[in-house]
Amino acid sequence: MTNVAQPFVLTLTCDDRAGIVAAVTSQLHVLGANIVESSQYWDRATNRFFMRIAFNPSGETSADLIERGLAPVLGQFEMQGRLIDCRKPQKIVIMISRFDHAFLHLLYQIRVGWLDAEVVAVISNHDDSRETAAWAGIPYHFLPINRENKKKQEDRIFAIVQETEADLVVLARYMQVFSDDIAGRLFGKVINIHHSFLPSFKGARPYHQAHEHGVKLIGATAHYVTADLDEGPIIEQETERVSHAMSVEDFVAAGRDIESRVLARAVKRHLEARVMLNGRKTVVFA
Ligand SMILES: Nc1nc2c(c(=O)[nH]1)N[C@@H](CN(C=O)c1ccc(C(=O)N[C@@H](CCC(=O)O)C(=O)O)cc1)CN2
Repeated sequence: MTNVAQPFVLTLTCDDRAGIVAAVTSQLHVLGANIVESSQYWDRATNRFFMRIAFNPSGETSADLIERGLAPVLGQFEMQGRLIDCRKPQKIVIMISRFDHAFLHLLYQIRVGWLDAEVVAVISNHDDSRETAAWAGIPYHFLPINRENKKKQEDRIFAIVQETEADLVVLARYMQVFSDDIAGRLFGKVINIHHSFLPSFKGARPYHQAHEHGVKLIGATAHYVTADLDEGPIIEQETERVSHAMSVEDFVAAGRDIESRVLARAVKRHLEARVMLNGRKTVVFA
């Protein structure tokens, strides 16, 4: 299924000044583009300007022609720009450990057409989901990790991402910490679902941590992966009320649905180029 609603998306960021929107939209008009959605945000604290424009090209205008036509405007405002051709599904690699609820939810959302993506590989440090991947017709890479082989296995992960030309890596409850090296090499291309309402309860066993603290809300957070565990720029979050009468197992059960929804929304927004990095934060044009 292709995303015909918004064939091309242009994202821009630069220091704010007058005339940016006029210059960009005028040049797109000159290039024959018909704008279907436009969002912008000025971060007062940093004076950074962010813009997302979705448009239909005229006739057989190529991405190269658009990029060449926009280059003078991007140079004039010293913009960092990115042009995404959304006419074909983007490729994702999904990484999992034992819990597969978020993984299965992604497959379902792709099957029903809500998520416009192609899963080009599943990578896991456990063999539990091999049959699920085979049923879905997706190549499965079983890469168990330990202290001794971590570098070799992470090089294999990186190679799979490169060989499949994946646009995004999704950690769907993948429970191994990425080394600083691969986290840096893939920065901005890896989304993780953490099973807590960050910044509370980073690290392992967040539901146990939350239960120990007697919280009245649990949650899930989708964020970009960085070297600092569960500290990456937040993309999407959701919470749900819990009570004193609930066990940790009740927290885990309630959390499964939240984690699945939050991760799927974050992946969708990333693939539609609605998420822009803003320092340690993000701008999300919902
Ligand atoms: N460099 C990063 N790597 C990973 C991140 C991240 O933000 N930065 N997110 C995690 C996912 N995660 C929580 O969401 C998480 C995964 C693993 C652990 C952890 O302590 N793992 C232990 C081993 C656990 C096991 O194998 O049973 C460990 O690796 O020592 C905490 C949080 C994914 N990676």
